[in-house]
Amino acid sequence: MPACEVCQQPANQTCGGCKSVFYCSRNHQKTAWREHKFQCRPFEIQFSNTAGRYLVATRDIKQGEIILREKAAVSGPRTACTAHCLSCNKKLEPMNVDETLDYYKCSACNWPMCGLKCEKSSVHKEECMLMSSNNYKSTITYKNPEKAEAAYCVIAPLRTLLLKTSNPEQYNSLISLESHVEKRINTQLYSILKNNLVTFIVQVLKLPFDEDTILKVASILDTNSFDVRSPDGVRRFRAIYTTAAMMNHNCTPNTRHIYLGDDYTLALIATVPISKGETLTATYTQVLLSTLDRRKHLYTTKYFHCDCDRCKDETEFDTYLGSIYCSLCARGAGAVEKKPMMVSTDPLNETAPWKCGSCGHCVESRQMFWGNNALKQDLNKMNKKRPEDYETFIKTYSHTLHQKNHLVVQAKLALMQIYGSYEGYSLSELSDELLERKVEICHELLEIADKLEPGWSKFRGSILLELQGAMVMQTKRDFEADKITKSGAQEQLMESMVLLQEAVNILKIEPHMKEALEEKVQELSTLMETTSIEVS
Ligand SMILES: C[S@@+](CC[C@H](N)C(=O)[O-])C[C@H]1O[C@@H](n2cnc3c(N)ncnc32)[C@H](O)[C@@H]1O
Repeated sequence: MPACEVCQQPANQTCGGCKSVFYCSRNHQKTAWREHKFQCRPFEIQFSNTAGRYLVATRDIKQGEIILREKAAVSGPRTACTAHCLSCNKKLEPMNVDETLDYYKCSACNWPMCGLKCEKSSVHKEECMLMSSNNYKSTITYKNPEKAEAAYCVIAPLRTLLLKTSNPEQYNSLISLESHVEKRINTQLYSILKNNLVTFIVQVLKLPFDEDTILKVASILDTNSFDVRSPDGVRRFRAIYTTAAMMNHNCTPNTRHIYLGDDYTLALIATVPISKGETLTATYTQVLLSTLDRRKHLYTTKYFHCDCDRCKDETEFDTYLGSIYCSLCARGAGAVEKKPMMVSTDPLNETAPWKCGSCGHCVESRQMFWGNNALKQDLNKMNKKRPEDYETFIKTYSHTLHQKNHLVVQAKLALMQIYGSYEGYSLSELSDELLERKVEICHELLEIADKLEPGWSKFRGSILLELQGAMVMQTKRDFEADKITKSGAQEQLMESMVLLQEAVNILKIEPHMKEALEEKVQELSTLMETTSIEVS
């Protein structure tokens, strides 16, 4: 029998929060809670030789449950970002200074900032004093709003190094994180960092750190930082959350995270029910990339070869996201959806040839890379406000790219966002055909989300929201045109309500979404009650 945490006597009660500690009585559980509440989490850290430390559930975790809330241990601007405030992380706008456009600058160290309040903030105080006492002044000036400034790469490492004195415990937990410095050191970026970051810390600021430690800290930031953004996209920075950073990657993750409050506390949410003993996973890359692209991205940024179930499956869970039609079989007649696909002969080997499942025709993997890259460039160049360009892309390549190919999915994602939201394409302005197209696209994307980001992922929640909005508009039009009866309309609205309720469950925790979602539910409930079918 396990021992009680308090008195070491035999214990038969467990803590319900983590299921990891035991007590002999309710009284002893209460006594221990004052301390235990800081460690009570439904997971523990385990270790494997191949993947390092990772988080494992110590009890069953419910879908939607918040698994962890954590404040950032360190934060700072992203390497080579556009001008952002060093205090509140806001993207900066220039102002008129002596008849030229420039940013507001900190009066002591000359870094671009929002204004006096940010200049005097505690997060900037120590670095500012250090720079100004060493006569260092930032030389960043406004050139154009999208100019990336390499100088920003020094701030987050500097803040991490300063923790060694101001918060040794925090510094120690940061410095023990995975870095992959031995691999990063030979890259072009790190040869630049060797020159400017190390020179800045050692020679300019005269801090007592050696080159190895400085580059290790930079590597730790590159391996473990979260890309934090405010919901409106105006604030963006990187931050390390030391516990969340222990989460390993999976291309079909079972968690998602959001940032809460002014201090961007990270909240980790279970997107699917997670059983005791299962690994908690996040995605370090984009779920809608194909296996070739995801694995390449993961290796070049995080230095590991992903071998998750999705990566191992040449069909990517039957989505065939990375596949194309076989060019030989495509020549024959037949329904487009039935055409044979090319799949990788060994998905965990990026150089393995791709083969047609029907005729055995093979192509080199580098041809797949080239083809993908050329079409990706086409997609990236497209005007986000011109849906017809995306429709043309889908049609032009419909003999090569099937309906769920990742490039087609990217185009459809753009279309889902344009139809119903963009100027000239609001739901009420859409023609019946475009409204139908939006519903069709939402259904197709939902099918992919169900397989690749199932459960309460933000992706699924957003599609459900878009879909129900379009369906309500369709019902309204059909009813007004006498195409459906009142009870038919009510039935359809009920269907929309089910979708909306699920979207609400998934998205209500997202900052700034709760009220808008409640309004939508209220609107639809009223509509169902009256069935006068009036939608704004
Ligand atoms: C943010 S850290 C995660 C915690 C890390 N395992 C540790 O021990 O500190 C990212 C690193 O973990 C490892 N890692 C994460 N997911 C992995 C996976 N699915 N397979 C192998 N290694 C993985 C890689 O070394 C990666 O660079």
